[in-house]
Order: sequence, then C-alpha cells, then structure tokens
Amino acid sequence: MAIKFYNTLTRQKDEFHPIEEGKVKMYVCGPTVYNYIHIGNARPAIVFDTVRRYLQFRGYEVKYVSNFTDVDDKLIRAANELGEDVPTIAERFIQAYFEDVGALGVQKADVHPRVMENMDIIIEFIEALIEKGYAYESDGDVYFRTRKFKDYGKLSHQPIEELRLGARIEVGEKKQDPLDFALWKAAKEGEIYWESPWGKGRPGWHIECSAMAKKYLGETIDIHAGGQDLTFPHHENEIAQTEALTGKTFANYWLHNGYIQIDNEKMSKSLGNFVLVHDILKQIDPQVLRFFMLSVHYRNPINFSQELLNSAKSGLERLRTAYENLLHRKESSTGLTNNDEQWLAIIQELHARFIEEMDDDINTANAISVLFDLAKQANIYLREPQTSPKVIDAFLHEFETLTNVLGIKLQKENELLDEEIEALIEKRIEARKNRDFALADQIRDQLKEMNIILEDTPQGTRWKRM
Ligand SMILES: Nc1ncnc2c1ncn2[C@@H]1O[C@H](COP(=O)(O)OP(=O)(O)OP(=O)(O)O)[C@@H](O)[C@H]1O
Ligand SMILES: [Zn+2]
Repeated sequence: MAIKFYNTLTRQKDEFHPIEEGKVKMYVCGPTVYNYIHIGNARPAIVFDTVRRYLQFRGYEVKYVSNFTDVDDKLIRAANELGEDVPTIAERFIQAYFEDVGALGVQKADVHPRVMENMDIIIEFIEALIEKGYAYESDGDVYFRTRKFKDYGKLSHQPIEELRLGARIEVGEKKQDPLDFALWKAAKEGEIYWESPWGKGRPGWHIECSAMAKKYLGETIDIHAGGQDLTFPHHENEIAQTEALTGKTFANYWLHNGYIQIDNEKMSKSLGNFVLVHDILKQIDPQVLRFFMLSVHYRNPINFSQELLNSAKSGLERLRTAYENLLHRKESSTGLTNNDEQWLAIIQELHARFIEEMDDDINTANAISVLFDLAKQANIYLREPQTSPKVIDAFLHEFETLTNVLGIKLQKENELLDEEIEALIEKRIEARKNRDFALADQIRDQLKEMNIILEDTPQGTRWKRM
C-alpha cells in the first residue's frame, strides 16, 4: 500500500510516488526570525517533522530543507525598534528557534538555508526571470509579471479574474499591473541592502524559497509544505516564479497544516493572542505539547485550551505507565509460555493498523488511538500469571518504534530507571570488592550527574534522587 497525501494542488488524497525511487525531496517554509515562535508556528515544525520521520520509517531517504527568512520588512522594523542590526536579531532568533523546536523533538533539517547567505542565487534567479520576460525592473524594484504566467491560481484554485477584482494600483505604485508582486525591493534610506543590477536593495519574500529549493533540491521536488496561510499568495507565487523559469512542475505534493486557534481565531503575532513556546515550556513537559499537536489531524484546526493540554498529558501518561510496567516486568519474566504466538500476533496487527492510519494522510490522531490500544493490550498481558521475555520485548520494541515515528519519548530525558540505577550500584559494589576504586568513583560521579546521590551505610548502599 502506498502512502496517501491530501494534496492542496489536486484537492484530493493522492498516492505518493516520489520522482526518484526510494528518495524524497522535501521543502518546508520556515519562520521569519524576528521574534520567539508561538505555538502556532511550532505546528508546521512538528507535523512536517513527523511526515519526515514517517517517510523514513517507510524506508525512504529524505532530504529535508527548511529556510530561515532572515531579511524582510518585519526584521527591519524589529531592528529599528530595538536599535540593533538585522543580522544580530536574526541570529538570536534562529538560535532560539533551534532551542524551542529541538525541545519539541523536531530534528534539524539537512539544510537550513538563509536568505543572506544566498543573495547571489536569488539575484541570478531574478535576472533569469527578467530575461525570459516574466519580470521587469521599475525604479529600483523588480516585479513579477503575474498575468503572463498562465497557471497562476492553480494551487489556491482561484481564477485570475477574481484576483483582479480585489487588487488595485495605489497612486505612485511602480507596478504595471495590480497583480504583479515584488521580487526585489529598492532599499529605503538607512535600511540594510545588497548590491544588485537594479541598485541597492533586498529580495521580496517569495523569491527566496524558489531560489533555495532549486539550489538545494533541484527544479522539481516531491513535497512542499507550510502553514495553510502560506497557500496564497506565498506558495502560489513560488510556483509562478519557479515554473516560469524552468518550464517544469515545481512540486508534486503540496501539504498545508491547519491553524492553532484561540477562541476560534488563528493564533498570530498581529492579533496578539499568542503563547510563546519559550514561555509555555517553563510550565509543561515539551513531550506533552508535541503529543497535543499530534492528537489532531494536521489539516484540522486545534483550539488551544487547558483541557486539551490536560487530556494530552493524561494520554501520554497512560502510554508511559504501560511502557514502564513492561520494563519492570521484563526482569521477572520467566521463559516462553504457551500463548506467546497469540500475543505476538496481536502486536503485529496493531503495528499494521498504525501503518494503515499513517498511510492515510498521516493520520496521527488515529495512530495515537492505536498506541492506546497497544497500551491496553500490554496491561491485559501484564495481568497474566506468567509472562515471557519474548512478548515483553516485542511490546517494548513496538512502543519504542511507533512513538519514535511520532517523535515522542516515553522515557523522560536523562532520567534513569530504578533498575538502571540498581545495576550501576551493583557494578560499583563489585568494583570496590575488586579494589578498583577509580571505577567505583567514576560510577558515583556518573550517577551524581544524573542527580542520583549515593549513601554508603553499614547496611549497604542507599540512593536517592535529588
Ligand atoms: N496559528 C497558527 N497555526 C498553525 N500554523 C501557523 C500559525 N501561525 C503561523 N503558522 C505557520 O508558522 C510558520 C512560520 O511562519 P512565520 O514565521 O511567517 O509566522 P507568521 O506568519 O509571522 O506568524 P503570525 O501569523 O503570528 O504573524 C508558517 O508556516 C505559518 O503558516
Ligand atoms: Zn516559502
């Protein structure tokens, strides 16, 4: 069975077939780095990280590229307000982004290209569009000739005539047609700028993704993704720029995530109704936030509320408890029992169901229900008078594999399990018996780093967590 993705371009679930067998080229529009990200911005990072993990789990080699918009109007405004320069602000919030999404289990992209580092290819791209007649210079700006690109509107499914009704030319504008959009903007007095064939200026927002996707992934890519608000005009413009230049399809599958909302309104910086990831992670376990995001299908909106967070917390706790009980029982499991095969078959069936749900447009909400069923079956199994290490291992392995696809960790970070601590203490006692005091001290230090304190008493070694 093939994976299916709901494709914004075709407005249906399409079977996924990559351009090159076994390989996936994926581009996800990244953040504009002028502030800390809010939990709405964290959604695309988490859901497309999950898409990437799932593709890898299904055997694909994925090349994942996600940009940073490190020059634009918002950054220039922030620089003016803070009295700092644009590169300093961008660098600070790029690092903050890595910290925030890293805590949420988002893996780094293979490449995180930045606009400032790719100015040469952006300028070349614009020059090539001018040469082909798709763009024109006007008083230091460069605009894309939207109407010349016949497929304009195909992603957002809007006929160009309708767009024209909404657009107007303002007095003093340099565009020839209200539908045209900027590829290059002349610098105003005091603004950061780069030299170009059209004078000092900076690129418009849309051109960076076309230029960087082409540089790092090639002319046609498999998957292009981002938040739903990027469909129009950002992605529509990306398509126009790239396809006008190459004459080839830009991306075969377009994936868009729904909004995180507050009181049924999109969480956004401009509305001021946002919660920063940076702040909320001081109060809640990042794994709970990730679990919360994945408990709803990525295309659907999520209303951010304490109740939903609480329910994510207790859901994750349920999985963790089952997993830990399995770990505890592992030691005391005897040998093979006569219903092992039956239990292995149950686990196998749940594995297949998980794949079926994820194949269906990455339905993480249903995939999580499968995990709950796995926990339920594990709990039933643990009530058996005799358990077999083979079945326990199969359950544990299944938990680890499937939660890893979702980027969820069942074991708390840096937290040693009781039996791991006991094992290290045993090893230390053994070392001391052998008068290997260096090893004994090393084990004590190792435990101390994990906040485990040892106390040697006449009755033996006791330990406690700090
Ligand atoms: N409330 C939200 N829910 C889900 N995704 C969102 C939400 N707000 C923004 N995004 C997505 O976050 C990503 C980063 O976008 P960007 O840094 O441009 O944020 P932004 O659009 O400036 O945020 P805002 O809308 O708050 O001004 C984009 O893919 C965007 O679609
Ligand atoms: Zn983009």
